[in-house]
Amino acid sequence: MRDFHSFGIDTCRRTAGRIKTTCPQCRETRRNKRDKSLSVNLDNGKFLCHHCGWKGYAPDETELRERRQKDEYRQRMHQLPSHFHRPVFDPTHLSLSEKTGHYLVLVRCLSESAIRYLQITEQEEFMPQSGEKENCICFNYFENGELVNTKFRSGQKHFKMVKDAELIPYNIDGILNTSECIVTEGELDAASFITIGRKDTVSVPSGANSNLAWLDRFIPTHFEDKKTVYIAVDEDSAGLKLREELVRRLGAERCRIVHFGPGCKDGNEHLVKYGADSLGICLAQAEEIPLEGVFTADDVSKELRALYENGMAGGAETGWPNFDKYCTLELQRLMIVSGRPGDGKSEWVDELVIRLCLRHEWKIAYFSPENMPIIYHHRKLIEKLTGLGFNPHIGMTEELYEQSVRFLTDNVCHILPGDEDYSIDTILSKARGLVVRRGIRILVIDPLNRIDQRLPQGQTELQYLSSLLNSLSRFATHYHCLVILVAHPRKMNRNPVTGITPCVEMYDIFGSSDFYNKADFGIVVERDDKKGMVRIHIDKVKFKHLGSPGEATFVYNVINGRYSPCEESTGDNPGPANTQFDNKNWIS
Ligand SMILES: Nc1ncnc2c1ncn2[C@@H]1O[C@H](COP(=O)(O)OP(=O)(O)OP(=O)(O)O)[C@@H](O)[C@H]1O
Repeated sequence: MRDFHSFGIDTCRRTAGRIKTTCPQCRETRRNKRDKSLSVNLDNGKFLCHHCGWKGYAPDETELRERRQKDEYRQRMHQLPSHFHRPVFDPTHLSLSEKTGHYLVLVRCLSESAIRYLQITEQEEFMPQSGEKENCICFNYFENGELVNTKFRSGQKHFKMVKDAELIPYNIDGILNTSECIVTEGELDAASFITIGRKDTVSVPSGANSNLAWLDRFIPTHFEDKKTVYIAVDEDSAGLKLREELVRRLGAERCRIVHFGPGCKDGNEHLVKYGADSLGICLAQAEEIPLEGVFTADDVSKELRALYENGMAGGAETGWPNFDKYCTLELQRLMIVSGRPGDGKSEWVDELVIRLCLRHEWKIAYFSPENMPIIYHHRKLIEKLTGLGFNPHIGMTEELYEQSVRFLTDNVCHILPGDEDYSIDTILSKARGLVVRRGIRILVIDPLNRIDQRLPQGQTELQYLSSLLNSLSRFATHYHCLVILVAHPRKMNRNPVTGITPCVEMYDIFGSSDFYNKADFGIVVERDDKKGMVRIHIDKVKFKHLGSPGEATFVYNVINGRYSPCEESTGDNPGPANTQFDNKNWIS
């Protein structure tokens, strides 16, 4: 329904088609107050008065909801998060000692104007590494001109930041509304580029750490408008990882890589060795990310050498020893999970992704209409995270509740497209947005049959499923994500003699053998209520460095939804044995 009412337009109780009605703008001034001079298209929302020329557009409910959400989002973005400690800026520390001034200007070759612009200060500060007070250069992190954090750096190269203060990019105000920006790996490198006149430079706050959670808040406000982003981080192995993640988050098509030449690992070293003009040349010669889809061994030479020297590493572990023994996980892969209805596919996938998130900081996006309303799903996830039932009681304190909500806010999002547009294109386009804005690493689609099946003309269902699986694999590869697809099996008939429904196999998945063929990991969840246990069949692990087929058994805890590893005893008492219960709180 479109909101014509807020424009004062009387739609004569019609909801579709075109109508003519009186114009609320000019009606009172007209001699014939009943003249229906306003044409209204109830379908597309447009209206026009043929008398006074008043025209406009009435949005529908979805648009209104989206606008409201966008406004709320913008407002939230403008408010600095309140749960962080905010230090107070003391301008009396701005006058630097002769020694520090000498170090910054003559040793590090920074211009005085850059030092002033960045409001670098100096003070004595207790440094935990030495256990005593040391004289420090203070790199102050401002946002909207307000001090948000400070990095203290002593002469002995001890570092610390303000306790409980927010991590934000250094000099973030410098890139507001600019068309380009430079991203460096340290404050001195940022100051080097500012020295050569590029105030549009930020530094990552925590060195070559590839967890870029601090970036999320700034993507829509400070990075989305950039045409070119120069990645000017260190050229060592940690810097390469950081570079890779920055490129993934900011988009390869607009990133250019700055190289500092032989013998220089970063921007400041280059400035010191070769001077400002030469650093400017490095920027001008920054290379584009190689043409997508065309590779030579030279394009991947560093990765190839690392593989040659170190061999294939296993993938990410889940912390379930009986599962990790067979299967470890990797980004850029597609996992398909099946099992009989109600056997616990969603429950098991939830725990799997929570474990990966806790251990490897892989943030999660769900498309899971079955888990609606979202708060029911949050409840289940909080039970798994805390190991406790979801209601206020002695263990589940208010503080733990708040911590859990914060964890979910930071690490889990749900994709629920407006207008119930559940097509694969829409879901993947939202997921793409979440890779950029929130750095998600896992996309869960649970279950497949809730995706709208839109068969283009002439396409068979088999071809449709094959192309859908291709889209998911492509998404996983391109956006460095683990994609997990939950798919139901065909109808499994009970054995009329034993009354038992047979266990599902990957080839039983409804619709196509491609589910088995195209999966990198094929998992079947089997709930055995008779024995009080759950079997996880690892039916396929495509790459041998990640594992091989096998089976892991678990006991399901109905209170907190956790899966505890166990062995299967087959003697007189068939059922779980040696169960490794774990009801600890995982968040702390
Ligand atoms: N091993 C188990 N023992 C007891 N209850 C379980 C077990 N596994 C799952 N459940 C419960 O069964 C219900 C269904 O679980 P879940 O939604 O994970 O199954 P599913 O296989 O994804 O189902 P569907 O095929 O309908 O999507 C949930 O309420 C869950 O808590």
